[in-house]
Amino acid sequence: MERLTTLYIDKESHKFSAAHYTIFSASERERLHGHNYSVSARIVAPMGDNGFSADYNVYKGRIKQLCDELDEYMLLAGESLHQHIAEDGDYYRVRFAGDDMLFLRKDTLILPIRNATVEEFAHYLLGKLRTLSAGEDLREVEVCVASGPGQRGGALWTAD
Ligand SMILES: Nc1nc2c(c(=O)[nH]1)N=C([C@H](O)[C@H](O)COP(=O)(O)OP(=O)(O)OP(=O)(O)O)CN2
Repeated sequence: MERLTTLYIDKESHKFSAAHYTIFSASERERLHGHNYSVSARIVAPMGDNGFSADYNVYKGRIKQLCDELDEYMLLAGESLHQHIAEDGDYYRVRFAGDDMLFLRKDTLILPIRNATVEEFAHYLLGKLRTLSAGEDLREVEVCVASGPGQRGGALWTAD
């Protein structure tokens, strides 16, 4: 029977600081604020004959790269049903519930997510990590994003 193993990657250095607001409904959102988000991962892979599965250093490097890509940005949910984002010179103009908010484009990332929540960040990062790991024999990958101690959301991929 094939033996599987689980790698847990939970490094203190896997973090990004970002500004966001959560949207609760068409008319309700949080005020703009920031978090020091931390990212962890769980990877299930086949165990090799020599007691080694997948090199966790490889995944550490990828997760760090993904965190660095989000660090010190304003993160906007590009697929929210409740806000409209338009380019306006050096700014993004975001219309939500009758309010217009302007964010410097160079400080802002529009992500393909429906809300700027930990669960959507986790889903986004899981997709990016899977792309970076294409062709590798992994059976399950879970990415968790925490907005602070004791509160996190995860996204899970399982091989068919
Ligand atoms: N399902 C989710 N719910 C909430 C999310 C989320 O990402 N997914 N995010 C938030 C807030 O953005 C964020 O947590 C701020 O909440 P708040 O409790 O006000 O402040 P802290 O994170 O600092 O937590 P403390 O317990 O107050 O330290 C809300 N919901």
